[in-house]
Amino acid sequence: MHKDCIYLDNNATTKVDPAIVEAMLPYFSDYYGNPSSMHTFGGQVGKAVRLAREQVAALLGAEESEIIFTSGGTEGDNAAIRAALLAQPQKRHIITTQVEHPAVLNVCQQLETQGYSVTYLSVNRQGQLDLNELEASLTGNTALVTIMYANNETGTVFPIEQIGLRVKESGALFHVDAVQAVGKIPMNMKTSTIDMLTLSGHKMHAPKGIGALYLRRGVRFRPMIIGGGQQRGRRAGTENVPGVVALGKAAELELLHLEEATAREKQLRDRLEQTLINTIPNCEVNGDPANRLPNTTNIGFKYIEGEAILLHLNKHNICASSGSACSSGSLEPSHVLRAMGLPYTILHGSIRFSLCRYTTEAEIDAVLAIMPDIIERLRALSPFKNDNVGWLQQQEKSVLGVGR
Ligand SMILES: Cc1ncc(COP(=O)(O)O)c(C=O)c1O
Ligand code: FES
Repeated sequence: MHKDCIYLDNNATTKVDPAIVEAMLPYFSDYYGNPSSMHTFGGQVGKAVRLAREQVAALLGAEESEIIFTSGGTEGDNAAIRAALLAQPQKRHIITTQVEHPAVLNVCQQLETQGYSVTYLSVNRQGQLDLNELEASLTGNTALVTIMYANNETGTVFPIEQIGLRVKESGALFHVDAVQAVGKIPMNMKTSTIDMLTLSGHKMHAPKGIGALYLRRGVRFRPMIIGGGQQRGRRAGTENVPGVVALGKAAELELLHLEEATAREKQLRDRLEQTLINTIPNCEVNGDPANRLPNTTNIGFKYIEGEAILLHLNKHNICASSGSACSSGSLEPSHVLRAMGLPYTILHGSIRFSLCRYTTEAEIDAVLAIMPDIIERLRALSPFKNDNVGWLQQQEKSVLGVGR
């Protein structure tokens, strides 16, 4: 175990900010009361929960009453989708995209076995949606449109408000998985078309296992977790108070740092990306260059395996990833890159670097110093280098048409 690595895997999870650790610690030891208790001892804990709710609401430009604390992004996505369907039992159609996180995709796939029909919108080579396809898919039977704000693998940002306008015209509910976008893109629910929005603490320097669901006032909601009357009956269970306090503090810090941190991350990310592209032949950036998270770069290095690059980086104490954390190790090419219709060698040779406000110039320099050599060495061993039998061409052909 080494803790002093160059950590460029912030879309998988982030380091908990020391100020956040400090804010949450007293709620393990001194202030352990139940926030719902009548007595003053519990009451002061209830106050801390209310403050956190205000802090999260402020980050989203929402009302305090519109925030529900959850156990994280996965619960938020599940709860939003189930609630939207339960609230409109007569509607049986859902629209999502082919590039969602499994917390949305796998729920939709299960719903298909329960009699719902699901449209999985395609993306183009840049990972962008076709709004005409969305419009053509919306019907009076559409209960819910659930689309991510920003993609965790490529950083591609979808035109959420343009999508939302079309969704609103159709009368469907609009849920947005904004787990990767909150804290990186300014949010204002007051002027937004979003009905429900998921965020997760551990992508914004709070601990794992805490998150929030924004629920627009007036939107009908049926809770997924039922029990005591906590959180106005919308999410039962005694709140994870230290986590809630941490999420509140994280929201405060994200709001405070958003502008300056994202500008800095973007500048570092661009330097990393541009230098790699300029010094290493046969590589390209995956995703929409014009609409992308400021901290993410996903680069395909042709003719080698992404996992091999990651192993070499790992030897140098550099953390990056290929695709998403939950499916890494499977060696299956990413469903996101496949949906983009990328050629075989890009599918297999892509890795993601994701930065955060702690990333330094020196860390980027260290990656830049090591990468050309890693790629050159792996390519020298690559069976694709002398591809006399045309095997690669065959693969390229077979992959075309699998994803769009
Ligand atoms: C886009 C997206 N949605 C949902 C999740 C799930 O969040 P959590 O890990 O908090 O359950 C993640 C995190 O991997 C994500 O990147
Ligand atoms: S759960 Fe987040 S990457 Fe899979």
